[in-house]
Amino acid sequence: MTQLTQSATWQQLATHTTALPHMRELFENNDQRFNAMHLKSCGLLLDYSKNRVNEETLALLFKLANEAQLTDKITGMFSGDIINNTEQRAVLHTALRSKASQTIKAEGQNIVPEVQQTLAKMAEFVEQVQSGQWTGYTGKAITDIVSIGIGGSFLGPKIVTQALRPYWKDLNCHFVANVDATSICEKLKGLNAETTLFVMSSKSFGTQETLTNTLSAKEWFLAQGASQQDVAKHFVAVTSNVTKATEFGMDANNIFPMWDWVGGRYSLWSAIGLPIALVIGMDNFKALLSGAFDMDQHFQQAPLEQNMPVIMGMLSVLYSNFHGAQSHVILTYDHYLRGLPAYFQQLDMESNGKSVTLNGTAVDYSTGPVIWGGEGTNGQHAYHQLLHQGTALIPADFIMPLQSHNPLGEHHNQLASNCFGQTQALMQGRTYEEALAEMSSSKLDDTQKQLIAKHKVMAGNKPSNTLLMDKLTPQTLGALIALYEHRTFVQGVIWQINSFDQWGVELGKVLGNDVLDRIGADHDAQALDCSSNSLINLYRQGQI
Ligand SMILES: O=P(O)(O)OC[C@H]1O[C@H](O)[C@H](O)[C@@H](O)[C@@H]1O
Repeated sequence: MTQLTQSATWQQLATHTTALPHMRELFENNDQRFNAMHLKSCGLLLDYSKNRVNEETLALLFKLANEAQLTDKITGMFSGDIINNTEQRAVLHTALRSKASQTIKAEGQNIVPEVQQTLAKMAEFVEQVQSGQWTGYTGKAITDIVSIGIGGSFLGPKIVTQALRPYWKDLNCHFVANVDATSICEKLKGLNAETTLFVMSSKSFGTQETLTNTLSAKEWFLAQGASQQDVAKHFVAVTSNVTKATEFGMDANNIFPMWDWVGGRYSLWSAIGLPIALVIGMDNFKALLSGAFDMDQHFQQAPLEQNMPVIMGMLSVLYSNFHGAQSHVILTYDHYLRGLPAYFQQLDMESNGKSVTLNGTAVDYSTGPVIWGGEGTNGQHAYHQLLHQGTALIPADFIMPLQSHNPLGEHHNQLASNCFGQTQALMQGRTYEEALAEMSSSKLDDTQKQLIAKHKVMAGNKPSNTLLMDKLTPQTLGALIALYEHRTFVQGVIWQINSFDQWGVELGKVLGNDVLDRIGADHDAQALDCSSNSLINLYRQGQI
């Protein structure tokens, strides 16, 4: 056993959680439960009262957090300690939303000035493109942005841009990530090369998908009648590898920097967010940063007991390690936020999908659960069935703005009532007696009623958090995303893992390149396992 699972607090939690009454009872016995178990900060309200906790559970969870020296770990991250120990890197995405007056050091250097310079460079560029001053090779203003990147250099900008649709100015934005040619071919259909600007985002400038898509975009661009000299007007890059970007044909002035101390999945706040800024404007982009900054302050300053990311992180630990939960669902009751579950999936699963602790010891407890989800109310007509009556325990986060950007008739009232109704149903469930009583006026005979009642029973006691905001704005979205970033960090601290490397992803890339060589070789594959050899050779034949 590891020290963690041997600890008295861990053992106490294991015993305590089995003895807790049903949530229905917890609510019946305490009409102040909501008051005691909600908090407001940074424009967000978290109601965590519908969780399998009482005061003692929470006290034990905070004790566990203290024993993990969470407060010191938070300070360490914000101060630039080398907490990504396998890559020997600081983790300073929080510096990207810091104030100009702050001093934050990575490897002894204050990095705030370069962050501010990059923001200024982005502001200038955004202004030029949005105003029409930046023109394409035939002198026309830009109308469409095509962002090319993958992973962290794709999903954040895409989801944020999608979420902030009401704040779009005059430019259209498209995203290409997959190396499947269908993605780029479909995107380029209907675009005009004279008015299209490609933003190539790759921290390394070495990711296969992004390089291939950018080369195809360049070929398409040249095939439309443009020349090599025109490339600089239509292709800009965000990268930490300036040499490779200039070799590609980009003007050094149009390369926006990235740094080693920003992890891909935490990078939307950097120049990787350029497509966001181009679409919503720099003021709105800065409001996004400001919302995240507020959450950073809250995370650093609020006591653990009133700290939103800490509470959410510790609740996730509770379900993963003491209730056997293998997954966690994110349910956004807002169409603009429909992409958020995928973004939080990348954030959390690439961060906490780990099996050894920082010092290499195998863990003997669950780490990152599977994160998934979708938008409400759609899911209610599909997978919510399993949430309510399946055998797996799946804690849920419901996220909803109180005011809609599209107030129309009864729509928002209905949306809200569904959201709240679901959390209620998950919590209270339905007993056999209640199910039977509901059928009192039915014409069915007693045997049939009893059978159906058994099928209608819902155990309830299913945990959920509800996160509300007044309205979805750049500011509240920034706070919301930073909340989940820090929640991920909190879990990683308890589990003593490195949430900031991704060696599993790296191996896939290496093997992918090896297979590519074998596909292009002048002989059939023989050296691999028989399944891989056969698949490669079938592909070489082009038919099954
Ligand atoms: O920005 P790039 O260097 O092109 O990397 C793109 C992505 O590559 C990998 O898949 C990493 O696991 C991601 O974290 C990263 O965001």
